Amino acid sequence: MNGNSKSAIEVMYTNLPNDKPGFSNPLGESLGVLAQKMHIHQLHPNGNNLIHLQRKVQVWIDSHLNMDHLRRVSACTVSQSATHIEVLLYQWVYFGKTLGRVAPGATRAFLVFDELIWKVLYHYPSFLSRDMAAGRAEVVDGLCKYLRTPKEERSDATWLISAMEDEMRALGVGVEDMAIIIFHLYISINTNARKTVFWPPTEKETDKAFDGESLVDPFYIQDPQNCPIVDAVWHETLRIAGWSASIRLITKDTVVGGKLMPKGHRVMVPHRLQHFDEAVFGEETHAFRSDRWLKTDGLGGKDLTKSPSWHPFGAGKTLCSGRFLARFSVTTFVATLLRRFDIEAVGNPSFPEGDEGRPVLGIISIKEGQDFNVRLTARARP
Ligand code: HEM
Repeated sequence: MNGNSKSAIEVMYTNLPNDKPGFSNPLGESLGVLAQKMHIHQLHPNGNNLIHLQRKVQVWIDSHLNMDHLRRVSACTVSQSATHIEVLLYQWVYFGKTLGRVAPGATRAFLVFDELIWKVLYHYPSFLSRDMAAGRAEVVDGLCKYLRTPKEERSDATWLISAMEDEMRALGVGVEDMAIIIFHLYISINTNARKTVFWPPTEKETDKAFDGESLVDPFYIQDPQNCPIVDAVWHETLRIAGWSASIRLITKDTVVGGKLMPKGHRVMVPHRLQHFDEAVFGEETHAFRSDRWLKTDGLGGKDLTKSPSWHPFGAGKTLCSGRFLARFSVTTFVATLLRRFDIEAVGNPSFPEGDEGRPVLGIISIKEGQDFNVRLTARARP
């Protein structure tokens, strides 16, 4: 699945001098190890990089989630009339405008790949995974075109993409290998947040973040004091739809609960199972009940987000560095959508069930064939 050349893997995992130019490297680590720190540098609220990215997300959503734009993007439109539109939505933020220009089919190709990613996890043989491989190849090819475009033409890319590229070029990593490495980063960015965008209306609570149609203060929505229902619905969505797991290498023979876990094997920690523990999360853990997260009327005032059983973004050293951006993007998107449109299901579909049997790397998909169209009608405001 990785697809990188042996030489690229070697160069990515060879320790580098601690005085190398570019991203600081006090411990003299390899670029493969530094990449994790670069993600955190881009995505943690402590620095300035996250806020730049959040602003880009906000501007992207503002300029794309409106009737005029949706009408123009005919490729996403299922049907439209003078008053309504039926659409599919998607976005480019990390790579600036260039990727969409040089590889216009890559978004759809990624969605095909992403729904079939379980074939990778099950090590499906290549003759049974041509559909998945074709989607992957198209995105990697698009990333090659992107990386071959002169850098000055893509100065709107985010810090992380630009810095990773500089570091890899400095080590002599070739374009195809860079594209594959960035593709794996692309999976982390795009697979989960897009599937987290289904949750019930909370429009009243987010009112104060808007001036008319415009979301003027997206950070208002991030604060649970201002928007406790948004906060509760976000957590309940992650609980119900999250299939997070952490994988660890066993470095010495270890006995847990009488079972020997031999050195050299890998162990998977399926956090999802903990999220359905009624002793922690209360009754009916298979039902969507966001009130369990409301500290005032939830489980005896307990803050469930502090529970040791709560790991929607994994844990420890590999804890998801995109968790702040994920919440920001999803809540900004949904709040803007609900502010601007009335949304109606087309026909009388049942609410889709989560496809719990299909392995994913975060948020589960809905069962095949249960997707349905929604009709968006611009809201009339006094
Ligand atoms: C609702 C959305 C998301 C969910 C549920 C999610 C979940 C996860 C999970 C379960 C892991 C593995 C943790 C482990 O191994 O212990 C992970 C890793 C990661 N995620 Fe996310 N993620 C989401 C969104 C994002 C976004 C938007 C980004 C980037 C902008 C991102 C970047 C990453 C990265 C870079 C890693 C690897 C962390 C490391 O090993 O250092 N994620 N994510």
